[in-house]
Amino acid sequence: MYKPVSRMRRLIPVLKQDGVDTDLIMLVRTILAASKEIAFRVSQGELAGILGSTLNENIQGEVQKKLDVLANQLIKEMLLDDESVRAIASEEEEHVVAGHSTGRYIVAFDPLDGSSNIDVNGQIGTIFTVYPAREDVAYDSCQQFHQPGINQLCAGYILYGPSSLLVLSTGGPTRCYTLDLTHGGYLLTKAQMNVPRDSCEFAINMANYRHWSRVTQAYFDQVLYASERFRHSSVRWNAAMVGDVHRVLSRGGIFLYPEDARLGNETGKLRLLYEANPLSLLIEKAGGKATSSGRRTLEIMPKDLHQRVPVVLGSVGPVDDFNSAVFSA
Ligand SMILES: O=P(O)(O)OC[C@H]1O[C@](O)(COP(=O)(O)O)[C@@H](O)[C@@H]1O
Ligand SMILES: [Mg+2]
Ligand SMILES: [Mg+2]
Repeated sequence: MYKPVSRMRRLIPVLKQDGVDTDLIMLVRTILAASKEIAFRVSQGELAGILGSTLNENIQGEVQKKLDVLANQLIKEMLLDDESVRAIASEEEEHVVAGHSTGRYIVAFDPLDGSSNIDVNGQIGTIFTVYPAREDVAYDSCQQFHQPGINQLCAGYILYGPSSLLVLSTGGPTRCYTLDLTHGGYLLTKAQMNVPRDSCEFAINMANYRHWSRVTQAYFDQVLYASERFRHSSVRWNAAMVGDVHRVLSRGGIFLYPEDARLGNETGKLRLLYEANPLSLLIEKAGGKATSSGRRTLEIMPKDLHQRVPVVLGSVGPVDDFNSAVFSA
């Protein structure tokens, strides 16, 4: 049944009711203000001149898309105007960006996740996370970010799809909001996302099979040819972690990006700070499981701003299954 948008709950009152600190609410608002501008430009596509690549490479050695650069600039500049922000880390910035020395929070983000989908009108998103600033290290030092994921005060993503969605946890349940284009705000559309305990859908880039370790290959040989759980399975791969994780949050399944033998991927492809950790928090707060090399991702102590880790997350059943097959082999 259609419910008028004027009757739906807006984000800020929900955060207030959840007891979220006012400064943190304002910070989330800042990130979301940037996201609305990105969402608008994404919806305009070619008309907004956002398609295509720049001539630059980021610190990861990846060619930056125009939208990577634009989204990074928008979010960074808006965050730097916020006095509660002490330091920023971004996929598109080699070093920590200094904010306000007395700010209470540090923010890490992937301005545009799924960049290879931009030019094909596929799923893309923005991932962000907020930690408390550390008092024991310099305000603009990368050590600000040497904190395990369990310290996150808030984590979320915006998925720029047919509708733009915000999925957010401020330490409580993982909630989903939809961007209302009539009034321009995020409205609560799912008060609590729940990852089913079991599912036979899996998301992995199977083209990397030849680069995986023997145990990972053996696990997938069994998934494809012998497993009862996966007898009627489907494989799904969006090439955007936000899109894949959103599907897992919505209807269960397992998402995997293991380490492989390719240069640069020896410890995984996905970045701990601004990809694995925020999405792991959202998965856990929705009753799922998020692991890296068989251990809880949120307990890893980061050593580097752009550290890469293997990622296995989703429904508890298949995540446990993978880890016991691969790590007790
Ligand atoms: O092209 P591949 O190797 O399948 O990798 C896809 C993965 O790379 C990523 O796109 C990396 O994100 P960026 O677009 O932010 O670099 C993930 O979102 C996704 O899961
Ligand atoms: Mg990414
Ligand atoms: Mg990115």
